[in-house]
Amino acid sequence: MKHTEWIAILDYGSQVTQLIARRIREQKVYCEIIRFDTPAEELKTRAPKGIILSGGPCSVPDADSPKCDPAIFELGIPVLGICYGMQLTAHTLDGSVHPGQKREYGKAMMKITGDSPLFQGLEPDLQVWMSHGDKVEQMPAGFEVVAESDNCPFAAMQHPEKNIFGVQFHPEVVHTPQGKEMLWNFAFRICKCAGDWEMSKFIEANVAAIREKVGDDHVLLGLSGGVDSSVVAALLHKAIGDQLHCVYVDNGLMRYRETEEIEKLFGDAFGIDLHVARAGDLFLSKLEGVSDPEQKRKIIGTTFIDVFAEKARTLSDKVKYLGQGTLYPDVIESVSPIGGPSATIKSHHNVGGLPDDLQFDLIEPLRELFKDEVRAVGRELGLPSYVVDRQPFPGPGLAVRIIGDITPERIDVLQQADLRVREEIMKMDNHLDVWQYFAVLLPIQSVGVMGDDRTYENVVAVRAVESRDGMTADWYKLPYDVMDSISNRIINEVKGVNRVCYDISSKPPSTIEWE
Ligand SMILES: Nc1ncnc2c1ncn2[C@@H]1O[C@H](COP(=O)(O)OP(=O)(O)OP(=O)(O)O)[C@@H](O)[C@H]1O
Ligand SMILES: O=c1[nH]c(=O)c2[nH+]cn([C@@H]3O[C@H](COP(=O)(O)O)[C@@H](O)[C@H]3O)c2[nH]1
Ligand SMILES: NC(=O)CC[C@H](N)C(=O)O
Ligand SMILES: [Mg+2]
Repeated sequence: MKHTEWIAILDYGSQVTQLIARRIREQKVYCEIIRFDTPAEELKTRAPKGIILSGGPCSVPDADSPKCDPAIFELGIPVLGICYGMQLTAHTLDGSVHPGQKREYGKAMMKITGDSPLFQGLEPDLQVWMSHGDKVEQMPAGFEVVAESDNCPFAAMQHPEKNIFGVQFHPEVVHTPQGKEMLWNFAFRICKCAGDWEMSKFIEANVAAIREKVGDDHVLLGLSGGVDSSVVAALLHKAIGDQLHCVYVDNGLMRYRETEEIEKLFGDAFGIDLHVARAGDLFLSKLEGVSDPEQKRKIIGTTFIDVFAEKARTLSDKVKYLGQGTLYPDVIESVSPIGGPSATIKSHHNVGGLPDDLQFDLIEPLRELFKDEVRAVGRELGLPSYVVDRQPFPGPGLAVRIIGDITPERIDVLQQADLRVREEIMKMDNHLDVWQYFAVLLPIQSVGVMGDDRTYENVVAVRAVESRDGMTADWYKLPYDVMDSISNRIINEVKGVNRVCYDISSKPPSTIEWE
């Protein structure tokens, strides 16, 4: 898709680079995270209105630390360096950076000491968030200092004529309360953006692009009923109408009565061509005796593709494309090459799990968006709240919530427990504040007493988290009365469970799903 106005974010590997993108996009300015060594020539051709250099874990004075093309400072495009980005600016333009002796990590008070468009409209004393060990020791020629903190004489610097700025702190994190205003100042006052990145434009432009790409061919879309694939379905339906075939796979690992709900919701309401592939037996037979989480995920990933391929054969010989709900966080993980490829925590079935000889071309219209932007597109397309605001549900389904072996009996116990968790939390007025909530079936049994008898039965863990995009999460502080009714209902109503625990771990270091 073509964007008339955008800001380039060169990624030096910071954990919070994505937040820079989010903060800029929240101001209705499109931006992209691109490689740290993107050549100035390429930037010149793509003509961003501004360039941001992100933070990063490396030390600029090290010979093998990631560097930018020095010519980016000569393009006449405004540049903002953040932390490592500021140090890199100083280093590249013949200032100097001192490798750290004292780490500065956390909140700091900063004083604005100079006149800068970056800080226009802000109070002179403000709180910022620092996370660095290295320091700019000498600014390059033509630069002036515009802010200082106790620990950091050059907390912010600028070259007013060349429109080059550097900040040692991180304006993109919430712990810099006025960081948003600073990024606004950069995008609007300095880069002169208009701020016209809107979801309606995204839809318009994508509908046209999809029509052109697909032509007379057909598309098969895996529709899970989750937010991402539902939004892709609505978008593709708008673009290509009956050339779209949606396939929902009942893999036997869905939530209680999910298949009936999806049939009802998507079969009638949106007029799309929906096919249900009942493949529960196939999935369960392949998973028999498998308890390793990664093995489960891989088996499920390939079985999904087998089912899609089989279905495509029966649908139309014109099916050339496989539609996917891939989002921006999936894509950028492969952008940052610093420190080599990142560790595989979990194989997501729709990303790493595709076979090399896939017989379809992919169509992924959401690959530029974050989850909350996807929800906004869904609303704009007229999808109702009960679709757009659904909690995410992983493709491998209950398989990654049954720890250990998967059997039909254990699926049944978990479905019943999970239903009660969902019903009780949905009764809360503010249940949309809880990002995701579910039950997990543990592979252990515990002793209980019911009536006057001894029981020796399953343990269920309840997981509820708040999050914005699933990349980090905090355990949700559910009210005690809600916990109480969840526990009472599960123990009284679900046969085979005599103990309920609440998961109080955050991500990181834990993850949201247990496997
Ligand atoms: N049961 C299923 N049947 C068909 N396709 C599926 C199924 N489960 C997952 N998929 C496919 O895998 C993709 C990724 O799954 P994922 O769970 O990330 O997205 P989603 O289900 O669309 O949205 P959400 O993250 O909100 O659950 C989906 O967009 C969909 O194309
Ligand atoms: O479509 C998916 N396929 C998968 O294989 C998968 N694994 C985890 N998830 C969802 O991703 C978010 C982050 O999960 P984790 O903290 O467990 O990695 C949470 O929202 C998880 O539910 C998946 N979604
Ligand atoms: N957060 C950062 O960008 C840190 C930059 C550099 N690694 C330092 O320690 O100073
Ligand atoms: Mg899903």
